[in-house]
Amino acid sequence: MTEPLLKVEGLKKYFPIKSGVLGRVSNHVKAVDDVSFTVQEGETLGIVGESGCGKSTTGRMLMRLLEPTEGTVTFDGQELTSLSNNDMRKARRDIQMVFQDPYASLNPRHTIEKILMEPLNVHNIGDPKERKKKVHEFLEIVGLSSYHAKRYPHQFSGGQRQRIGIARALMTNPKLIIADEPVSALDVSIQAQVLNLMQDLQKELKLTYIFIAHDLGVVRHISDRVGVMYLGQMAELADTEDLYEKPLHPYTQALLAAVPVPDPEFVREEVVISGDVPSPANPPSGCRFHTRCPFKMDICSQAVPIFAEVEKGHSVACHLYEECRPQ
Ligand SMILES: Nc1ncnc2c1ncn2[C@@H]1O[C@H](COP(=O)(O)OP(=O)(O)OP(=O)(O)O)[C@@H](O)[C@H]1O
Repeated sequence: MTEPLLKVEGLKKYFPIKSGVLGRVSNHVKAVDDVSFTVQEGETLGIVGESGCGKSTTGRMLMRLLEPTEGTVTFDGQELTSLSNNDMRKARRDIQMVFQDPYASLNPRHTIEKILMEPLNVHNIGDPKERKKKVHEFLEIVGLSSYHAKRYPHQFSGGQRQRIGIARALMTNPKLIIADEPVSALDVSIQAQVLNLMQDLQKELKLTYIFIAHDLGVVRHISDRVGVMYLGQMAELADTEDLYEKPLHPYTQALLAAVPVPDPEFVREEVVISGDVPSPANPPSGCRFHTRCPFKMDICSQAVPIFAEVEKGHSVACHLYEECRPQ
């Protein structure tokens, strides 16, 4: 296998919790706690999990919009986590983000032309004439028109605004796009259009995607592989087909119970989980999922399961599969 475009090793983000009049650090929110994965060039990795499991924090750390507490991120052979701020700014030309709420991330006082030109100005790409030409070209690429350039964000629908968000991410010709819930705020009918656009762009522009979502239904068609996060950790990661047809982790099985099955012949054993997600400030001992797991064994509250490959390309952190692991 070729070297991955992105390699994430032991990534952690602990947010301090301050208390008392002196604001002493009394504890930490372990938002991301030892996450590792790779992404091959041209593929889409979906990252899924309930609200608060650390998906966005992971996405932001990849391009150091948030500084990791620990761990390394290597992109295109360069370790981003050891770059100076100046070199990191340059590296961001190749990694861009698309956000959930394009309205919040588009300056309401700027025209679309100005918004789309900004990344070109920041990275000093082209002269003013070339920049303008590129803005018009990318408006067309995302299914809008040149005449939209002089309009303001409020003059567009949600779906159009997300097209603008996507165009802005593409302006610097990045290699990797981190899309954080890019269709969650859109109507279902519009979601499919934006997902199709992203897939077409991926083929045409040879993009690599990390696609973050809270719902396994959304990422299925766009992802080559999917990682499921729970309370700051990766519970399972596999090729999309394997994950949906043969989920191993009880948490993935429970998430899938909520996803409609396209094949009526396919019967999925229903796994129901109870209770709420515990706080990431005080995660449960042993396996973090044991407090909600219907298959809990004694060992689950005592020992942390290793996130290990139990079948080719299929990794899981669960004591149920201890004997499947290579010794
Ligand atoms: N700046 C911060 N300070 C303290 N805690 C934070 C901060 N940012 C995030 N958290 C906490 O870290 C945990 C992970 O948050 P994160 O936003 O990464 O989760 P998520 O899976 O993306 O959820 P959502 O889908 O709701 O955005 C949550 O418990 C959140 O409250």
